[in-house]
Amino acid sequence: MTTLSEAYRNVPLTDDQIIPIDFESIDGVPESHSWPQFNEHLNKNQTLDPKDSMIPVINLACPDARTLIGQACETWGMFQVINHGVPFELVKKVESESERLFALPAHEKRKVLRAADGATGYGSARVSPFFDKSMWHEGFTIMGSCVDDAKVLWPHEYQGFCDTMDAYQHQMKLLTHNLLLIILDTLGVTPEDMNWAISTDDSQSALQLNSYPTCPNPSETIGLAPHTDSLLLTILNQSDISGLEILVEGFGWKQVQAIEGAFVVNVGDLLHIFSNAKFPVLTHRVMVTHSRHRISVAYFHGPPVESIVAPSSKFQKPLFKSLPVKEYLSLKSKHFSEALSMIQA
Ligand SMILES: C=C1C[C@]23C[C@H]1CC[C@H]2[C@@]12CCC[C@@](C)(C(=O)O1)[C@H]2[C@@H]3C(=O)O
Ligand SMILES: O=C(O)CCC(=O)C(=O)O
Ligand SMILES: [Fe+2]
Repeated sequence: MTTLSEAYRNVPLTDDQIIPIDFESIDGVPESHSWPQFNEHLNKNQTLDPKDSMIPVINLACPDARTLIGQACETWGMFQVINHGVPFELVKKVESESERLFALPAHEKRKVLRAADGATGYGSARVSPFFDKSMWHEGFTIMGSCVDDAKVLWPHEYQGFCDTMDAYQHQMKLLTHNLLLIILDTLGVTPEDMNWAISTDDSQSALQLNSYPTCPNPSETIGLAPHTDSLLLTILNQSDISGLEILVEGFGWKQVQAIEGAFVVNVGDLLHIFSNAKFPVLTHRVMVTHSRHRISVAYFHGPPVESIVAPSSKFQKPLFKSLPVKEYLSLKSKHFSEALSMIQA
């Protein structure tokens, strides 16, 4: 069985695309991290907003949650959930363990650097090669168990980190399944399609810990450059510090308000394809701040990488060609935002 990390093996990166700068050791924003002035800044004029002023915040315990989730997927491709059943203490524990990791000195973190052709470990975001400038960001990617890396970082105190990440991945898997059941049910797909998206044995997932250190001049740089997520569904904990922005057509960049304890859920490329573009896939980015070190935790869920992705058979006129998931991921790692248009039917 091919795993998600093998699917990412085909496009090796160079050191400067993988190794984050040592944020502890610098005073200003170096040339490498100074982005040309963006022409599209955050749109502060909320009244010009063509759509409702906020990404919907949905109470999962409410009877109308199903309808609201269906509407949010069609309108935005994104919503926030509260009352989702994931224990708040676990969420806080994941945040504090992540802080513990990123607080390590740079030379320690580099001991678990992601390999040039690898998917897991410490490093810059995978989107780095597509931009001339570097991001104000460092990440740690986990696929399954993280015990090998954790043992290198903390030979004696790795257990707490691993137990927390394992428990969190388990909770994320349950929540993803619940949400996908609802989302696919609103689409009205076949049981086979359900199985493909939610298959319990060989579905693939990744946990991404993101760190955005405080920045001396935040308007000059960017935390995470504009991108769409590649897999089916992403569940993000952005803690209580805002920074995530979405690109709204005809409006500009719009902040996704941080709500402590809530998760931001968004459609990825594969769900966009499967829904035959009925669900949009949102381009998003992350901005950094002067005063607060921001940590976010994203869980990505995908189908088996050997399986085929295509618009659901319920659509008479498929807008996309069908292809193996791993081929789509490979196209994405080579052509980035062009990948979706390359598979148009
Ligand atoms: C399972 C995944 C999903 C990945 C790649 C791989 C592991 C890490 C994920 C992220 C996390 C950061 C943003 C992103 C865009 C990136 O650069 O790495 C994501 C990417 C994707 O959704 O494409
Ligand atoms: O940090 C955030 O709020 C978003 C992170 C993100 O977009 C990602 O990990 O794909
Ligand atoms: Fe993302």
